[in-house]
Amino acid sequence: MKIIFIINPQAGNGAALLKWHKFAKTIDFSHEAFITEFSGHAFQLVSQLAAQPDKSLVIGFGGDGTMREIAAAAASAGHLIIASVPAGSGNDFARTFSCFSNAQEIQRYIESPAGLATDIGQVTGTTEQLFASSSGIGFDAAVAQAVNHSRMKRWLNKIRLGKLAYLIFVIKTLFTFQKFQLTVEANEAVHHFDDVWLATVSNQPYFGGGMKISPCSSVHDGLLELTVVHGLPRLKLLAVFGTVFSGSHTNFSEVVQFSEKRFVLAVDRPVPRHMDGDEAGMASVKEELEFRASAKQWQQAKL
Ligand SMILES: Nc1ncnc2c1ncn2[C@@H]1O[C@H](COP(=O)(O)OP(=O)(O)OP(=O)(O)O)[C@@H](O)[C@H]1O
Repeated sequence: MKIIFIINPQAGNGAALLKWHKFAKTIDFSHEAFITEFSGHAFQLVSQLAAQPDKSLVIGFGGDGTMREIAAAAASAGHLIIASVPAGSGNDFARTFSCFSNAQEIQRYIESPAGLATDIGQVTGTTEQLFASSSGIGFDAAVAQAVNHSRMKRWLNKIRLGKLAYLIFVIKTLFTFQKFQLTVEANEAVHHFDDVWLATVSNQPYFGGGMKISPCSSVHDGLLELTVVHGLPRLKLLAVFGTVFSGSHTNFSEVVQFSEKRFVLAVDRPVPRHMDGDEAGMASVKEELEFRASAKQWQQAKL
């Protein structure tokens, strides 16, 4: 079995590359390593591996965006087994999917490797995209967009305070975000929501760096869960956020959850979108978004 590392040097606000250099010194088995040069490069590299017949263990060295690219490219490629060494900022992928924390664990795994078929989410609008953990629209995507476009993040990254940028933009966006109207089609019923803060479709429980937004999600049931947060005054949203880390936000009547094979979402104004926490443009009034568990499963390392 080939062992391939794919390292995103930008992950973890740039800390991933340093972590990789230290990690690489501890590896005592034959392997190949690729450092990504641009967004989308990990997807390209794994697509090339998928087209070759060799059985490979592909270990992503990065965060949720890196792992989305790797899992998406490995979907339907049964000869590729995927795992991660968490090196991003939020690392929600590693909270549910297989990950290694040191080279010895990898060494032990490759003595008797096995894969575990795992669901991947699919969202179809004007294009079709796959997500590993979650994808959605609204407040959280607006924060991701604001942070990525700010000069402040680059400046705070330089002094290793990148996470502070998120906190600053959560507070700023709390006062500037325009809530929207949402129509959800699920299991042949149509639901309308006003004053919506966010709608997130989850394949696994975690998003946003450890928030247990969808406590009942499983990556082995062929289902996705939709969480809609609506009708909350601005400051009460902060109170709800405080409970998301434990998963008890679901007790609020303003938090509604569905579990289905398929959802179709429509909005009344352009709303920011995210895919596994990375900004993904805008949901538009003209375009319905269809979410479903893809028929293409991927293999994660069975630990
Ligand atoms: N060389 C590169 N230059 C710029 N961007 C890159 C490069 N390589 C990968 N990327 C992009 O960087 C984005 C962010 O990476 P990733 O999500 O893994 O890290 P993170 O944001 O620190 O972690 P998390 O999502 O867990 O908070 C990914 O979407 C990926 O496409």
